[in-house]
Amino acid sequence: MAGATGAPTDSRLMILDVDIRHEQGAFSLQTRFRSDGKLTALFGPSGSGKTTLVNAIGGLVRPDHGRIVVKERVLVDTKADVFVPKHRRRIGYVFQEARLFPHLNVRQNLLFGRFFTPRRERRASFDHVVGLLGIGHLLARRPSTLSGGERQRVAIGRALLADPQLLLMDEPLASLDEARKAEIYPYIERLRDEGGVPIVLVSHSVAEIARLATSIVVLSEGRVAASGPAAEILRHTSLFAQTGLAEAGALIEAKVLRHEDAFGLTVLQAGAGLLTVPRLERPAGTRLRVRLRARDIILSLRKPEGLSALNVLPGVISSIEDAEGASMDVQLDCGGDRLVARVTRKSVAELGLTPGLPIHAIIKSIAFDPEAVADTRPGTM
Ligand SMILES: Nc1ncnc2c1ncn2[C@@H]1O[C@H](COP(=O)(O)OP(=O)(O)OP(=O)(O)O)[C@@H](O)[C@H]1O
Repeated sequence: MAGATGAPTDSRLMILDVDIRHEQGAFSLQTRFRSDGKLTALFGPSGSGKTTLVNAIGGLVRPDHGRIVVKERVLVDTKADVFVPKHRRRIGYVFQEARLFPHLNVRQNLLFGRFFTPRRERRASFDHVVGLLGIGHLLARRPSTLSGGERQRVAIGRALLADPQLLLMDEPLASLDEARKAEIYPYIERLRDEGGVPIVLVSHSVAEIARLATSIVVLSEGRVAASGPAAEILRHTSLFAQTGLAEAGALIEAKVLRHEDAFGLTVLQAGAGLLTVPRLERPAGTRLRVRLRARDIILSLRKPEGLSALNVLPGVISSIEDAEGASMDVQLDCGGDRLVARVTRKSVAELGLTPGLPIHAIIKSIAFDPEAVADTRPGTM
């Protein structure tokens, strides 16, 4: 289990170091975590304190006690009486609603973003940001003529052009339907991989954080329930018991090996072995982030035969954890890929499952839905 402090895995620059206490009416926020991730997701049920935490990082909430350090710059230190006001923090905000100026066109809205940044500190190139977000064809339009997804892309562009040290996104996709969300995910992925600005994303959706996050902080009733690399956190399904349990599971990296056109299939190479999925329109060699949900994995003591499932991976049980109710999480090591299967307590007993036991993981190919697969680059998991 990842520790509450989410210790960094290498000497990369620490993006966020938060250790605060704050009372807000009857609610008490007491959070301590560190993250070196390019995209840190703050996840938790409604009322768990995500927005309060984001507001404390952004300077909209002044914590009663503690420290907030962003990229080694101390923004809050109550003991030393440090509180950098929000306009000096160099932090960009993107909210659920785009909040663009209705009387300005897209270009003017974007340029407004850099208005408050001193000229010598302006590094983000207008053309680069416009290209990254795919909004070049919208520059002359007014916000009222844009779709919700386009508006959010402009809002992200405006925030980026202010040259922030950190971009805070508080449920930026919550007001969009699934189709609009799917349209905007690739832009957030590009931003994460090529934008050069670390992102903190508040989200309710496990599918969303599984696709986008490199680090995850799980909040529960104002406390950090767990924090660490996304692939590590998502494997502990009970952390997602209240919301999105069905979506929790393993994240692994795979490469497109070949297409089997006659069957409409694509074969991926993962550390664990070959995975066959419905045809993906990506060229051979493309690296993908693949999500294997814990509920979609069945365990077998012997190599199964005469089975319609295409994906059977050999592995070894690394640990078994209690999960909700009658379930247990069986953590697996399949050729270096860490998988997790959610099985009943009864199956664990009847099959004699125990750490060290060789096992076969049968993956229902349905687990590879298009939303579960996203292009990735080395080092983004
Ligand atoms: N100004 C305030 N005064 C008193 N209590 C507040 C105030 N603002 C928020 N709260 C309470 O603090 C708690 C945390 O709220 P917060 O908005 O941070 O949660 P959240 O995780 O972002 O929730 P959601 O997902 O619903 O947006 C809630 O119980 C909320 O009612």
